[in-house]
Amino acid sequence: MGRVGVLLLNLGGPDKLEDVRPFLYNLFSDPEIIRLPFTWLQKPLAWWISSRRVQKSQENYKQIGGGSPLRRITEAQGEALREQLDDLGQDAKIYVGMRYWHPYTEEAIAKITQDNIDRLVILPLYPQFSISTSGSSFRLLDKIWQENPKLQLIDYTVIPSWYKSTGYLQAMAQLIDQQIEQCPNPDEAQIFFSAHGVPKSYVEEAGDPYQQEIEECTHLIMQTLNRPNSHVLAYQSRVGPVEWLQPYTEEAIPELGEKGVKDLVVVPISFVSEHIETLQEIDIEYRELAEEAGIHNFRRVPALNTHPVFIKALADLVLDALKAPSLKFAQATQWKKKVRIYPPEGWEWGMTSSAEVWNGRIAMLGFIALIIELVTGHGLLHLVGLL
Ligand SMILES: C=CC1=C(C)c2cc3[nH]c(cc4nc(cc5[nH]c(cc1n2)c(C)c5CCC(=O)O)C(CCC(=O)O)=C4C)c(C)c3C=C
Ligand SMILES: [Fe+2]
Ligand SMILES: [Fe+2]
Repeated sequence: MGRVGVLLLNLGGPDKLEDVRPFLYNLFSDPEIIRLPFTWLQKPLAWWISSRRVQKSQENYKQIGGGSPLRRITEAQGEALREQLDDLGQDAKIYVGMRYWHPYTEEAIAKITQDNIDRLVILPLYPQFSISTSGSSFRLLDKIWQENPKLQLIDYTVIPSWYKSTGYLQAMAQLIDQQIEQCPNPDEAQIFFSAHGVPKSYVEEAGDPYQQEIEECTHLIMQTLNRPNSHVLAYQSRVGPVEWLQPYTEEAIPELGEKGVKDLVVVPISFVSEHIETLQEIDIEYRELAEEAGIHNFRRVPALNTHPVFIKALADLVLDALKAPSLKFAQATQWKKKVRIYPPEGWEWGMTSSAEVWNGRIAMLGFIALIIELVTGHGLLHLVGLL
């Protein structure tokens, strides 16, 4: 089989407070995070939004010790996976490639070429697929591959999403069960799945399968858990003015309080490591909201991190991928999307959906330009000149 490598993909997070602004700039420079009609607008807008957001974001990172734990946890997951594969008789080198912070995807690829890897399994640490997460990393990798003939010699395969993995479902069920058992009346505890949100247009216009995969995932976890508790699903961490997937977590929690719920078990569902949105948003902000609404027993299910059942599940995914026919980047993304091409490629005249999308974008652009001018005292063109 030759030398085997596993590339773990993740989002990345600022290691310290000074990193927050450039991290946010990288994030908002990604066209899979903010979709714009004109590519030239991407970087000035990323600069503007990251400058506006940096203070609030830094305040949040201060509350969790001044930086994201994501690098440390992802590296620990990588080491645990290497040991597990070794126990199962598979020698493999593990690489971590983050999308918006160190170690960047490009750094991981440089190591992979140095190590002369022959077979590579690309495993995103997101159980469900979204255009904004795994999709964005696949698109970047596709570009890196096309630019480097040496990479084209590597026999690689992609795992687009894996929320159906039995070991993953079992590990989630175990962690949820432990929290439920600590409630005064375990069967009365309300289970609350909180997924990271995405703009509604991702699902409805761009064909992102994310919402459907999240919903299916919660059903599978409930089946595996096999308890009578009732459960709800809501979406957290909305950013910006557009509509995101609903219901919003910050609205759903007080509603449950009004209905008399006293014991709430919150399950973060879209991410397998502790990060700012579990440690700050859920543990601090949402806990406060719950208490104000009379929910005094607020429990948060810990992230999987290096849970042994979860690490075994990752190892099984890798072994299965090595046996199966390989899946390429373009196949992985096309196959996932519900076929619609976005942005609409050709211009169609008349009151078509394409025209509506473009009219909306042009109106948004005018609006953004106006705001930029009001806030900075300079026009957009001046801002472009700044970069
Ligand atoms: C599956 C998980 C995630 C999805 C889907 C996702 C989409 C998404 N995110 C933003 C904007 C921000 N995300 C930020 C941090 C962040 N996002 C995820 C995961 C998903 N994002 C994680 C794990 C993290 C935290 C990393 C860490 O440091 O621990 C941030 C920065 C933090 C902040 O300022 O609040 C922003 C901004 C958008 C716009 C989006 C979909 C389009
Ligand atoms: Fe995010
Ligand atoms: Fe957030």
